[in-house]
Amino acid sequence: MKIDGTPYRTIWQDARGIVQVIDQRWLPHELRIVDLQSRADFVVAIRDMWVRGAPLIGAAAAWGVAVAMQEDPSDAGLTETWEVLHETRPTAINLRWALDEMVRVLRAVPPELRAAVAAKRAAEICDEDVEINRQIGLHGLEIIKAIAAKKPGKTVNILTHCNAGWLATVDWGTATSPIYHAHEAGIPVHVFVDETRPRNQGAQLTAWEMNHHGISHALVVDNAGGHLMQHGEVDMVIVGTDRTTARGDVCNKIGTYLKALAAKANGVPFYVALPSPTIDFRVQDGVKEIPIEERNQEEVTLVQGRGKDGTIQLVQISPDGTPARNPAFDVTPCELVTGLLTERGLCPANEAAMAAMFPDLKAAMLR
Ligand SMILES: CSC[C@@H](O)[C@@H](O)C(=O)COP(=O)(O)O
Repeated sequence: MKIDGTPYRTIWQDARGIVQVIDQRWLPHELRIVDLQSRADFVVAIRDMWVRGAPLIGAAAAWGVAVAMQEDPSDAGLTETWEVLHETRPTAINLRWALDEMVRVLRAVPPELRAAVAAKRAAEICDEDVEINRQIGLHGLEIIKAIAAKKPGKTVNILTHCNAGWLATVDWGTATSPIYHAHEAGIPVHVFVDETRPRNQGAQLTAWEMNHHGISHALVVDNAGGHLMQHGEVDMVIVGTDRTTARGDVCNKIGTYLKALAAKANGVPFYVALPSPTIDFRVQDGVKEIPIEERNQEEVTLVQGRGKDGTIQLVQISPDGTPARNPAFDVTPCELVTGLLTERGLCPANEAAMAAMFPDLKAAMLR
């Protein structure tokens, strides 16, 4: 997408061949671009959320393997790289998907060719992600068009949680792709952006994206969604996912489940934008089986923002000594999901429909 007229992706190889990313820790206040030049750089960037969002975590991991192959292309180096990168974040399955894919491709070539082959495959994974998200957007556009047709001349109001925008992917975003497509098709859309405590990905990233793309939006506190839905102010919810199980349970940023409950109670359709690398056919019951990342307490007790003097600051919002819990994701059971927006089309959130839409992926994953 564009930033002030210039097209960007979230991760790319520059003219020197060095991988660069937008360091998202400083948005919306500063756009910082950094080089990632070693495997250790990638570990830090993923673990400490310089880059985040399930598809981008996968893309970054793929590039991390490529850079690691310049350091040590041996079989042992490849295995160790898989392990070291896999430990960075436990919930988003795209990480494992990308690492498995890189290992599959690289095992088939001799060590001296691995760096070049890995760079090529990492670049392809990025391009594939862009195309997947574009397709999700086109399928989602049809749903937005159908809602718009029922309220001629009126705005379609969409609520989203966290950042499942282009910053969470290589480009387009998953949940935002239908929104960008609708905006470009001239359909009036308005986006309620959940702030998404504790790290405020909505307030800091989704709002920044909407601002830069000129899309009508309003930032709302995480607790506002139910109220807005009760008052008929939300036509649909679209969120992303970090892992979706074989039966369609959706694991996404903490707070997603509450939005799904509110949507169900108020008859608001709840869609999940699902790129196929985010499906984990090995898992059925998301609540019982998906590991939920528990992050640092300080993400809850400290809030980052820009002070009046223009500097980026962390301020403490709780008493000294108050402990915090910080589960970063929750699981929305498939019964609460109206539909899964995939690159192959709209898929009901149940096991038979997912198996029918992705038989090849299911077979490959369970092999
Ligand atoms: C297209 S991204 C889908 C999800 O990855 C997104 O909604 C989300 O939960 C991101 O969490 P984060 O902790 O910021 O990596």
